[in-house]
Amino acid sequence: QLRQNYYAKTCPNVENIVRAAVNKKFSQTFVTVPATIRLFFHDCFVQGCDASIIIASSGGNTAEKDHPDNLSLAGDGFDTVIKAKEAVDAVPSCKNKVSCADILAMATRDVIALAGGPSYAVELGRLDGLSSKASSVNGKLPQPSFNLNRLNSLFAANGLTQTDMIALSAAHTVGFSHCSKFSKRIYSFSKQNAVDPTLNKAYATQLQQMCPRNVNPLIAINMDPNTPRKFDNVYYKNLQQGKGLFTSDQVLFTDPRSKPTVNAWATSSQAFNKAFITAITKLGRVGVKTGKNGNIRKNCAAFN
Ligand code: HEM
Ligand SMILES: [Ca+2]
Ligand SMILES: [Ca+2]
Repeated sequence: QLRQNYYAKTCPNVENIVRAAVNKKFSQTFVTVPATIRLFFHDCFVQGCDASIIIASSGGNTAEKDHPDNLSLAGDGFDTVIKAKEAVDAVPSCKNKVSCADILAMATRDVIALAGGPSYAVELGRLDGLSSKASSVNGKLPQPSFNLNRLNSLFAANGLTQTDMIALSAAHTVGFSHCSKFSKRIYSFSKQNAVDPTLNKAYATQLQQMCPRNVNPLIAINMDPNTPRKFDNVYYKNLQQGKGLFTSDQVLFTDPRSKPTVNAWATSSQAFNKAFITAITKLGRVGVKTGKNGNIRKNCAAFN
């Protein structure tokens, strides 16, 4: 039921308004790019793309954003949506007409383009969800230790294929990770191997230098060691060289079921871009709320 130009009658300029707000945020910090993309993913995988992730905890309710799996979401993603919402609501005819969920979908599209990724038409018409509970996050998000079967089954539960999953994983072509998310791979992988043998040797040494044992837990490193600020298919070239940061990244190359796709997209950014647009469009359709199941929030961080 989503469609392009959903706001043609109510707020015809909405995409330009959001883009201007996102551009402004981007000029202040690049972090808006990875932070917004990841926010969209974590929103859609828990209760659908309904901005449930943006709700702040209050009173008796511990919201999704305070679940351990969401604590590393960067504040600049939330701020991007809140700033864009303010810009939309500053136009009298648009006030309280555009959902936070749709603003997040538009902002995600815009930051990807700003970082050099593919441009695409964004589908709109999502309502904002009416519930956000930390407990509902349990088991809904992938862990960096996941193998291909676990990745596939979690994505399949959201209507996404293995191909979609491989395409969406390329979001790790921008942004940061804290050392704790992969320290097992560089220090205590298994009885036989302290270092994960699927890791490129030189890259493993670099990671050990950037993430010494007992490193400050606030330290975060680039997930793409080559083009951390470009949304590109270098992600797949890195996997071919053993430079996938998480097990869940590297497994896409080591598992023979996904390797051919990695190789195809490492050689063709055109083929990757096409698959990515398909996949992120499908991601944007997950669990969309309509009718009585949602509303348009006045404040993205609180229920009306
Ligand atoms: C396939 C399974 C996935 C796993 C296991 C996974 C896991 C992670 C982890 C552990 C981090 C580092 C968080 C931190 O330490 O701060 C991260 C970062 C990130 N993830 Fe994923 N992720 C997956 C898929 C995705 C998808 C599908 C997207 C979006 C389409 C995405 C977008 C991002 C982005 C942009 C960052 C960087 C965030 C930042 O710099 O603030 N990830 N992911
Ligand atoms: Ca959600
Ligand atoms: Ca990159």
